[in-house]
Amino acid sequence: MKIKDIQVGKISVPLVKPFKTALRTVKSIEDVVVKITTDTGHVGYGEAAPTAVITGDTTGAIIGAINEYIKPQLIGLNIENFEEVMLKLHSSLIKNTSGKAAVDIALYDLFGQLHNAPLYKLLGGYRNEIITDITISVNDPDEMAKDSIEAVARGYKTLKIKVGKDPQKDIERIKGIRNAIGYDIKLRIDANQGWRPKEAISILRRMEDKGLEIELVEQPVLAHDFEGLKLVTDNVGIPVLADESVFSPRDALRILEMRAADLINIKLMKTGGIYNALKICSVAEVYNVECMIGCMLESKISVTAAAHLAGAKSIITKIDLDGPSLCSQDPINGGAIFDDYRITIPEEKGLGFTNISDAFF
Ligand SMILES: C[C@H](N)C(=O)N[C@@H](CCC(=O)O)C(=O)O
Ligand SMILES: [Mg+2]
Repeated sequence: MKIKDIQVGKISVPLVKPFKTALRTVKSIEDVVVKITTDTGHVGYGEAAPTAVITGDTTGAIIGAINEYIKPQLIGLNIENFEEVMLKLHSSLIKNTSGKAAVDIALYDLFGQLHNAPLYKLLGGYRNEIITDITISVNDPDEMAKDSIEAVARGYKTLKIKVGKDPQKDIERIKGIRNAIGYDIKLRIDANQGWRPKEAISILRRMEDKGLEIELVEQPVLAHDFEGLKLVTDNVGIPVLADESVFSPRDALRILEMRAADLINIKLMKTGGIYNALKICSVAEVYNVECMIGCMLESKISVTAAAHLAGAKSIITKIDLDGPSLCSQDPINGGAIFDDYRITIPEEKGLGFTNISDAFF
């Protein structure tokens, strides 16, 4: 099964409502999609989210990386020597993890097809159903409480609340949500780097004192500030999850050696795809540290790949794969089934896509 062509296209999917974090506001998913064809007539699909404020990857940079650096390295290689294909992909240029992720995902799709099995089974086959949270955007407390009530009515048992925009209001936000939905629902909060370390400690301690029952706090401080992250981890009871601080397996190793966080958020757009995400899982297994699988604003192609990884690995215990649920439509045939909070991983070969429209390419 030799790689014959790599095509790049775009997908645009409006969100149900604007997605707002401490870093950005977005109204629609505008991602890059990849189609890899082989000499045997097989087709693999991948997707990259241009999340410039987190990964530094823009649409143009993703397309340029794939067409100018990745594609020339991969054409003609045989999927049967998957290690060689992965080594060539991941050494084709530095950084550009989203572009690498799109190609890596399409290659894993082909890998599954080559071996006649759904990818999650080839990677571990731990489970074929996972339960995701849903994100509540950072807005005025009243609006966030209303959005939380709606999410709970849809059956979500865990909400991921965006905070970190104006620190003093954050406690009010969480209080308002707790008052609105009670204590049967888990709340995880994500500051997206919005607090300074001491500020984070003070806010989180106040949340603890008020009994707001926070399951975990995601990336309270700046991505590069590993010392600051450790300061927070050492000084609050709420478990701290490293997100923007961990892109590579090396980042994960360093964070865990330092004991700078209690948990790691794996996202394919940060790791450059499944190949390196598996290495982070191994690092986390060594340290017995549980992981979250997360996503950027991604549609069903790349989130299906993330779901396969989560289905394979028991060290991934927390699921934040709500990208498709935030969309107002689903233009992708096949792949995982996103039934609100319940995600079913398909039993078809590879990632399980069927007839993705050529109009995207
Ligand atoms: C969409 C997901 N629930 C999420 O919150 N992901 C990111 C931010 C993604 C983005 O800005 O595109 C996160 O910080 O966890
Ligand atoms: Mg996050």
